Amino acid sequence: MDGGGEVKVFFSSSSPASTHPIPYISLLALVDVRTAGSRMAMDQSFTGLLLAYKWHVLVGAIATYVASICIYRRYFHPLARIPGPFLPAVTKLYQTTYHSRFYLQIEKLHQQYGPIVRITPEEVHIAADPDSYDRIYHVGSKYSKSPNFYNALCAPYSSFGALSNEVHRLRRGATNPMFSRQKVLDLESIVQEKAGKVCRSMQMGIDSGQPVNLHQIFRAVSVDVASEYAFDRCYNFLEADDSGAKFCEMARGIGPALYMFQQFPSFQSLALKTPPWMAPYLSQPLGYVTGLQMECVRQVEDLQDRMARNEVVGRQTIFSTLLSPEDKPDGYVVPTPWQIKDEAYSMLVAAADTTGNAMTVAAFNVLYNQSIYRRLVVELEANFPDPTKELSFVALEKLPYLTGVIKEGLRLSFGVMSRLPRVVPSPGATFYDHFLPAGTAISMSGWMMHRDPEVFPDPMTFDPERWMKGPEEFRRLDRNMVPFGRGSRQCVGMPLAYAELYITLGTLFRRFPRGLAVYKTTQETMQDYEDYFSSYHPYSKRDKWFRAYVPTKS
Ligand code: HEM
Repeated sequence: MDGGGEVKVFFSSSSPASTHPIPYISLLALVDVRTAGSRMAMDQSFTGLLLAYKWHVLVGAIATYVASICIYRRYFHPLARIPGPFLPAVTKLYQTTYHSRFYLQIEKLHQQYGPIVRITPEEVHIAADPDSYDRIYHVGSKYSKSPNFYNALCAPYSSFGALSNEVHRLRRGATNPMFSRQKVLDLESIVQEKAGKVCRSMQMGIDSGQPVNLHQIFRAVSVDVASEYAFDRCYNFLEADDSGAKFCEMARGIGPALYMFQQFPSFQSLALKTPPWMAPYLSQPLGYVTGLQMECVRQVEDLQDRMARNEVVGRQTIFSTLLSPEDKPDGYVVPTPWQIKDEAYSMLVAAADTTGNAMTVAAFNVLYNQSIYRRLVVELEANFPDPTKELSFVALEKLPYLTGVIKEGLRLSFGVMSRLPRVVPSPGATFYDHFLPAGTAISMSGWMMHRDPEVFPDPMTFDPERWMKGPEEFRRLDRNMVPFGRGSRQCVGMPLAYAELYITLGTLFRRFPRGLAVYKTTQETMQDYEDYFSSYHPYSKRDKWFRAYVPTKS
């Protein structure tokens, strides 16, 4: 054979392929027989050939390597028999290309392939099914958080970021008492004060004839409540000119990095090595968050000094709780200020978007559908005749229609948009007749649980009355409700979030019982989400985010 540049692939039976087939096959794919007048000549000129055709060699090697990996993952991998298309079985890039809309694609895959689907080479997703949800996410569950997914969220020293259940138990044991229902009731005045401020902002908007950006104000409530409640240092976004928009931009701004970090973890190590002083030069949101983090570290260091000197440190905060070794589970090690900052920030970011979104979705739908508004006000006026008085959380919780409004707000804001991947523990588990070996990532999502049409007919309709058909029906619907997750890793802030939702929405609609309307926002905008773990409305629709106003009568 002479000339032609034909490339042949040789598979050697005496190769070490049995131990590591793929790279070996790739190397053997490099032999160009064009110049091989004889086997001996070929051997002699092999080095020369490598040099002369180094690009062909490289490209050929890479192509063969990639092809071999794809074949392995699709046909020989332990998850090879899980239903799903070719691409997600062979590469995580499939997920990356859908970016913040992957949750929609996962749903389409379920429609096509059934209740269990392979969504990345290492991960399977289960559709809406409360029994499966309980198997994975229960108290004492052995399913741990998936490292590939949660490491990318950059909060390794927080309860949220703890991968192992044992580490999580120690961290959560330390924070739990701060967030108990009793503690929330003791500190209810914090939430009451912020609800009063929301009403003042609404009144100022009405007086000036300007629509009020309730979307932003609800996020400001969440951050102000969480920061004052947990750190005894209110961030005061409700009084800031931008209502804390800069902070929320930061949280949203780092969202896209999530997918990048999941795909390429080494970028993340690089980003995390950025010295704090350099952050503002690299990006404004990064500089902003680093500034707040450094302030948080200083606050903890200061508290640490005062505790060491036995000085009075004010009321209990998340910082004083974590710094004190008393009343902690066995094995608890007091974290450093730098580690505590992770707990503080995961808490603020977890609180802001989730609670803010639930209030936004609830209030938008109340005002968008004026019959819901009227019905809610009838209930509030009957139970709280004096609108100037505070509406207590315990009394508000008993109102069935308001409860329906809040449940629907939580259902259609989805809690966190994202799936919550866990690692299957040893010795593996079977779901829908498919065995998943230990180490497989398995996930489910609120997006699908909350929209299961068999449980919530016409699922995208905001219908508070579906929650008012008796206790049995309420429990049936509630089994599909997972806005706070479930089990040991369930949201620690749930009692606080409920207090915010009841008090803020109850007070707002009691003080403004008539006349408010939605300004410009459409259902389509409200139902369009981007998944950056929490859910965000797309920037492109920013001018239509939820604002409320009082239309003037012409
Ligand atoms: C409507 C409001 C809220 C919703 C829907 C919500 C949702 C969630 C969900 C789904 C998780 C579990 C995440 C996972 O499994 O990876 C979670 C965890 C967490 N949330 Fe919330 N959250 C809300 C409000 C809050 C508030 C107000 C705080 C604190 C002030 C908070 C702090 C946390 C923390 C610290 C975790 C991690 C818990 C752990 O792993 O031990 N959240 N939240």
